[in-house]
Amino acid sequence: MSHYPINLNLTAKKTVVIGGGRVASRRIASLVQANADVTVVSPQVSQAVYPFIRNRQITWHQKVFEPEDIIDAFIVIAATNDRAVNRKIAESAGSHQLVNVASQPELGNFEFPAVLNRGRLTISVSTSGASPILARKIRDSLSKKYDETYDAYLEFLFTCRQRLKESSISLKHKNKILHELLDPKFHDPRMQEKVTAAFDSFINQYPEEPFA
Ligand SMILES: C[C@@]1(CC(=O)O)C2=NC(=C\c3[nH]c(c(CCC(=O)O)c3CC(=O)O)Cc3[nH]c(c(CC(=O)O)c3CCC(=O)O)/C=C3\N/C(=C\2)[C@@H](CCC(=O)O)[C@]3(C)CC(=O)O)/[C@H]1CCC(=O)O
Ligand SMILES: NC(=O)c1ccc[n+]([C@@H]2O[C@H](COP(=O)([O-])OP(=O)(O)OC[C@H]3O[C@@H](n4cnc5c(N)ncnc54)[C@H](O)[C@@H]3O)[C@@H](O)[C@H]2O)c1
Repeated sequence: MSHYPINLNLTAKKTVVIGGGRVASRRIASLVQANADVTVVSPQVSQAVYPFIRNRQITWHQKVFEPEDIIDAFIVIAATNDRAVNRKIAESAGSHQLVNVASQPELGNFEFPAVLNRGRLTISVSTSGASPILARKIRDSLSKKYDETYDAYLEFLFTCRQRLKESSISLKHKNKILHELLDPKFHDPRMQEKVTAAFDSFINQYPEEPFA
């Protein structure tokens, strides 16, 4: 089965994670980072989850799962170690809800990829259940090529593109500059600083071709 990838904006979206173990901790950490409104339903949670509770980044309902727990959830994640409970969670969800089932992915309607975040750059890798370890391996090898310097580089490209969008130059001229910005020399932070400090004169270095 192949999957359809999308990038969700989860800010303030209600997300219910059922279970508080190893898989749930991984989900909670990434959902908090995505600014989701996270509730965990589980009689126990692992050590890795406590800091999120203490810092009031998530809500913990210390109890076993009941169907009412997910009524108003945008995303439901069934991550208990009891396959029957995970099945019941999937069956309790409405067809409009996004549901992930850690133990039996076919009972849900979405799966988690291996993710690399570099600021505004997100690289996600999925093998559609063939080999999660291969997905992780590919992600880790890409992390060397797309290293931490991409955080600032993406921020630079974003700022330039916003400024170009606001400028009054022609679409063709904007596209030309957007392509020029991908020259490897702009990966250098000093070049990024220079361009940002004198953006108008930078644009003027690449005049629109009159007859192109
Ligand atoms: C990529 C990653 C993302 C993440 O989870 O964040 C991820 N699994 C990771 C690791 C991992 N998972 C498992 C092992 C043990 C080795 C092994 O079994 O292979 C390891 C390795 C480890 O833990 O070291 C076991 C496992 N996984 C699934 C099942 C159930 C089944 O297949 O039926 C079982 C058996 C459970 C059991 O035995 O009961 C199912 C899924 N795992 C997925 C994603 C989705 C498919 C993604 C894809 O195919 O590309 C999918 C379908 C559903 C989902 O969860 O959405 C993350 C690595 C990234 C990172 O490290 O950041
Ligand atoms: N998708 C993946 O990447 C992946 C990887 C490894 C394992 N798994 C599968 O995911 C599931 C969870 O694995 P884990 O390692 O996090 O397990 P775990 O044993 O670390 O955690 C299970 C959690 O579920 C909670 N729980 C149990 N019954 C509950 C109930 N009725 N209601 C609410 N919470 C309940 C427990 O309190 C515990 O916090 C397992 O079924 C495992 O097979 C999936």
